[in-house]
Amino acid sequence: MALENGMDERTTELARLREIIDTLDTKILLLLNERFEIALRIGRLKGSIVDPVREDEVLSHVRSVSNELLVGSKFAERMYASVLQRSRELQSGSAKLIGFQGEHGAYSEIAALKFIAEVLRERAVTLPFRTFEDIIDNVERGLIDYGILPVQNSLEGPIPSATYALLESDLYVVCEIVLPIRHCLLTLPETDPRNIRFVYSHPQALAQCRNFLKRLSLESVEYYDTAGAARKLASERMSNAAAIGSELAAKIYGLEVLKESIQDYPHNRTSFWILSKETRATGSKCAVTFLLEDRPGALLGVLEYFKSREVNLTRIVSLPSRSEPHVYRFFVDFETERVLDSFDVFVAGLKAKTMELRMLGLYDSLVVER
Ligand SMILES: C=C(O[C@@H]1C=C(C(=O)O)C=C[C@H]1O)C(=O)O
Repeated sequence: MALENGMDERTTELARLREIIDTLDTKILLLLNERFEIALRIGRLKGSIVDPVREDEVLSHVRSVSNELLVGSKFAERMYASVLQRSRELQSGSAKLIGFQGEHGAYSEIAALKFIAEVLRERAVTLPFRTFEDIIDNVERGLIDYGILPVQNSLEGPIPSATYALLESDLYVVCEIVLPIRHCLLTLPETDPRNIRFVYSHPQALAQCRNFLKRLSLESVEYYDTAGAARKLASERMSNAAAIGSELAAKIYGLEVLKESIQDYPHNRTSFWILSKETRATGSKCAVTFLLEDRPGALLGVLEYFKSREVNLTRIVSLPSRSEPHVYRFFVDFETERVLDSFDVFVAGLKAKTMELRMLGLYDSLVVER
């Protein structure tokens, strides 16, 4: 009997330690992934790819830090020879780089992956950035090829910070991705659902699942990012908590999808814009921004102009101009079908009816169904 108990204990301990190994492997691979992402960005900053002096520095650095560890300097050196080789391989590849805001598994990244698979159709890598401004700055400097920004959510409306960031840049909209946002309840694989008390996520995601959380008496905990919440749950092994995030986040951080599509409104969609330095010559939609004179009927004049040419508006948003008080800037998206043959003439006419008209870009829209 005692022996059997001992065996049980060993088996339990073995399983527990192996789970820790799995978690550590996930972390190691995520860190390696991050290192390769940085290498890709470095690749855009320098002339020739192989830099033997730098490689010696890297090797001597890893040798010195691993001296006293179980890793040992010889092992570290062997391992890093492969890492450096992979790093060079990636840098010499021709993959396009697409910046998104947030951590891996963010909805922006899912939209960017749809753009790659269905529009771009060439090798491309999604790279995480902290802010919209960081993304724009990197596209402007040619250090990445495209950026993706969320512009509008079907439940919450426009996302002004992204719109202003675009306005202050020299970039153009080249594609729109409309993505259904299906929030999932994510947990550690070993979590007993009865023990869940807290749910971590971005305030918007928590708000969009308010009724669901209330029904199950779960306590919301705000976190800066949905994918970040999933990563926190995984790295801190929180067995009394869950996160709200994407299926992709579950896959990346080794979490289980306990329940899919938990948002209170099933038709939750976000539109994202793909930004580039180069404008497109044509597209089924066009985005413009302008100011209007402060007089009665100024907006009506513009709307009548669209109506007279049978041009359908797909979005009209006004936001404070920021440079002057009480001045509003309009952001209008329209279908180009009716005016494509005489597009420049149409825009010139619009320019005459508005102030500071700026073309934000011609683009096609990809509406993702699943
Ligand atoms: C990343 C770089 O490019 C190559 C890869 C290196 C690395 O992965 O550390 C180091 C030197 C270069 O051969 C770099 O120049 O820093």
